[in-house]
Amino acid sequence: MAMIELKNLWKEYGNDVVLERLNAKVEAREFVTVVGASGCGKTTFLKLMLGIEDPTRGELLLDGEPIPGEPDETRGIVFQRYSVMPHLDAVGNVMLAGELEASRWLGRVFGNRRRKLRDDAIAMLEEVGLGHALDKYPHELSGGMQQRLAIAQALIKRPRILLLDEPFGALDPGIRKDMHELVLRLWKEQNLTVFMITHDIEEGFFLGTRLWVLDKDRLDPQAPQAYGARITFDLPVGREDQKTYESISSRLDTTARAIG
Ligand SMILES: Nc1ncnc2c1ncn2[C@@H]1O[C@H](COP(=O)(O)OP(=O)(O)OP(=O)(O)O)[C@@H](O)[C@H]1O
Repeated sequence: MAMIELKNLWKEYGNDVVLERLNAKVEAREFVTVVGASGCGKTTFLKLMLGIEDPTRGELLLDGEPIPGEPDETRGIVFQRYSVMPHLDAVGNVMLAGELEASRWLGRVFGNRRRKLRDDAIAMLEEVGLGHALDKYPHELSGGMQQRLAIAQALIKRPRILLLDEPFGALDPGIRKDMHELVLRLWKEQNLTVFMITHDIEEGFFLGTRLWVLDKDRLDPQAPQAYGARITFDLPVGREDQKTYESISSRLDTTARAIG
C-alpha cells in the first residue's frame, strides 16, 4: 500500500474549483516538488495534506486511512515566511510545540520535562546548523537562518512528512543552495517524505525525486475558476530533457496570464 494516496481528490470554494480529480500514489521517502502557476492551488493542496482543509470530494489517504483532519506530529510544515514566533528566541521557538502539548493551558512545563524539551530543541537546532544562535530572536537572524529555525520547528516532533511551501522563495541564490543541501540531508537522515512547492521550475526539476505540475488542462479565460487544476505532469526528475522543461515552463506562463 502506498503511504499517501490521492483518489479523485477535489477542493472547491463555493463555485471556484481549485483542485479537480487528483489521482496519485506517493511512497514513503519520495521527494515530490510541486510547481504551477500562481493561484492554481498548490498551497491548497498542502493545506489538505496538513489537515487544515478538507477535500470537497474524493479521498486523501495516509496509510490507507483518511489523513487526520487536524495537524499532528505526522506532518511538519514550513512556509515562505513568518512561521516563527518573534517574541521567542531560537530555543523557545523550537520548544514551543512540546510545551503546548505538555501543558495545554499554561503553555509552559517545568523541571525534568522542560530540561528534556530544551535538550531536544538544542540538538535539533544543531542539526539545522543553528547551534551558534540558540538565544537569538528571529529579528536577529538572517532570512536563511530564520528558515533553518522554521525547519527545526517543523521537524522537532519527528514527523514522517515534511511540507514545504516555497520555503526558499525569498532567499538569495547562494543561500538557497545551502538550504537545498540542508533539506536533502534531513530528507535522507530522517527518512522523510517531502512535498515542496516552488515557483522555480528549475528547482522543481532538479531538487527532488519526482515533479508534479499542477495546471488547469481545461482553461476558460472568461471564467478561470470554472475548472480546477490537475496533476498534468508527474515525472521522475533528473531524467527529463530541456524540451519538456521549456514546454512546461511556457504552458505555466499561459495559465498564469489567464488566471491573472
Ligand atoms: N479559504 C479560501 N476561500 C476561498 N478561496 C480560497 C481560499 N483559499 C484559497 N482560495 C483560492 O484558491 C485558489 C488557489 O489558491 P492557492 O493559495 O492554493 O494557490 P497557489 O497555487 O498556492 O498560489 P501562489 O503560488 O500564488 O501561492 C485561489 O484562487 C485562492 O483565491
